[in-house]
Amino acid sequence: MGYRFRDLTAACQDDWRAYIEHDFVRALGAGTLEADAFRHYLQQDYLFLIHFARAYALAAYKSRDLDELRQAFDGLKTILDVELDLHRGFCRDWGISESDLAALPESRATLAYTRYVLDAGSRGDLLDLRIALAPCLVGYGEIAGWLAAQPFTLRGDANPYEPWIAMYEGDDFQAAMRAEIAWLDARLAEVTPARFEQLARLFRDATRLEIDFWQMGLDRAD
Ligand SMILES: Cc1ncc(C[n+]2csc(CCO)c2C)c(N)n1
Repeated sequence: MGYRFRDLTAACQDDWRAYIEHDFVRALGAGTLEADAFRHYLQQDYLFLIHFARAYALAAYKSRDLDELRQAFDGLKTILDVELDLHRGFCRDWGISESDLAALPESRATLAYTRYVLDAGSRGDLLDLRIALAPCLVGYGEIAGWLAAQPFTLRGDANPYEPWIAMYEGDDFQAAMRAEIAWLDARLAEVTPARFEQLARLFRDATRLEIDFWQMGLDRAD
């Protein structure tokens, strides 16, 4: 007992590192990611974000007090106003039109990940849902920090993916990530070993689905 968030990453260390240090991430940092791979990722991420916005709406429904309700609302609002804004900027720069986005077929990796998280949340309680959402929120924050510390990462205008790194490295995003870890730490402190095992499985599955999402981008998989 007395678990913390870091026990979740420790419980799936290999998968967690494979997600954070994925080849897609490395190429993004080095500025060498092929435009087609990024375009495919970007298009699927648009569909992903719509379903993740629904997952935050589900988190609102599963909330038991005003703080939790507000946190869910903030997550939903961040997706709609911040994440999708970054997205729109990239879509403009990479030549993806609104009508391209409207006509997109959903890839298997997008389907699997988003519906997995929604199912975890429908079946379980708010802790299940927020654990299933954690690889997304905490992972992208950790990826930005990891990239910033790598010698191969190219910073500034020379890297077309600089805005991507800068957004997740930024104070607002890092603060949201820390707040989520603090909430998870407080909740995990109270769970039994059997419950922790359940939650660790959810966390590991969502981490594996994040790995598949990167790989889908590299492979342009449908
Ligand atoms: C596959 C995939 N995983 C994570 C994110 C990042 N992200 C999406 S929603 C959200 C929480 C609210 O900001 C975060 C961090 C992404 N864009 N695409």
